[in-house]
Amino acid sequence: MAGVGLGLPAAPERAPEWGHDALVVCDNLVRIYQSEGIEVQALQGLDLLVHAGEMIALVGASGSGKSTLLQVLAGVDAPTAGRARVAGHDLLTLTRAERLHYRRHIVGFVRQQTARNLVPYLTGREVVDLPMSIAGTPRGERAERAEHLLTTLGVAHCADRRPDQMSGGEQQRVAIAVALANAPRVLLADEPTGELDSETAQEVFDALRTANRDLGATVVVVTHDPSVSGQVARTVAIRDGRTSSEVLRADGGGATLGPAEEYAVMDRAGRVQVPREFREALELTRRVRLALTGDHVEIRSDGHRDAETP
Ligand SMILES: Nc1ncnc2c1ncn2[C@@H]1O[C@H](COP(=O)(O)OP(=O)(O)OP(=O)(O)O)[C@@H](O)[C@H]1O
Repeated sequence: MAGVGLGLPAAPERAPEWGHDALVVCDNLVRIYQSEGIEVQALQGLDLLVHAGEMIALVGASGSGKSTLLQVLAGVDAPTAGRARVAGHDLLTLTRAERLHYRRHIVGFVRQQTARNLVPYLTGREVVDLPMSIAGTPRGERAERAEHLLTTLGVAHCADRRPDQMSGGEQQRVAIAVALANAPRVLLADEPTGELDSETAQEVFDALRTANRDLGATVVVVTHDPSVSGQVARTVAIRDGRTSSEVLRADGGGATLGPAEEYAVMDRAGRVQVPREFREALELTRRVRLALTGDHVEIRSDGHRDAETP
């Protein structure tokens, strides 16, 4: 406004930053591991946006980079390059103290190994109390929240049991309560149903959904289990350290989801991976013709021009 009064030209409007309205932003994220002189590119320029309130599944072949991504988002592992921001926290520039705060308050984490999520000698109530106690939450508030979480996640009966007195599914639901103790914005779960039979896996998945719908956490769950990825509105596939495709299902409310529609992911430079079966069916190789036709883009074979050119 002052500029107008002084007769100065208005500053040009800047386009909002990519992902400015997302809770989780991964932009061209790279993580390179060096082991014994060999470089492994676990993440190779991964783009991903997750909005507040979403619950998404991450799927992909073994070694595609899913766990690496989750470790980065958990603030456990630092990316090599790119941008990673969660709830306004830039994960590349966190100081030690900020990282501690981030891991305590902004994200919660549930691992596959049920036993590793809990403490063998603590009861359900005590283990949910622990992160709140470390964070300095007053005793009365802690007791109330632990009770609320255990009840909402269907494991109130585990309040006085130690892990060896709980089933695998109960251990995982208590672990979800622990991860949510300090009311994080994001709940990350790495194969949380990997060690469980299908009925128990469903109970754990339902607890994750409760965390998302009733307890306000945005949920990112890595899974190999098609019955889990089939129950979320958005499944993101990772291939070779990048997001490659997404399956979206319209959320019909309640437990019902609409039919799945698969989408290819276009990166910020406009690159799209054409599935191998499409490439092979039309012999799409090095060069293709692109045409903008009304509301879609056509990709055609180059017609083997290389072979014809003298
Ligand atoms: N600490 C590490 N040091 C060296 N290489 C690593 C390290 N962690 C992961 N990698 C490598 O990075 C790549 C991605 O691994 P990551 O564990 O993220 O894959 P993933 O998709 O989670 O696989 P899985 O489904 O088997 O758990 C793999 O090639 C893996 O060997």
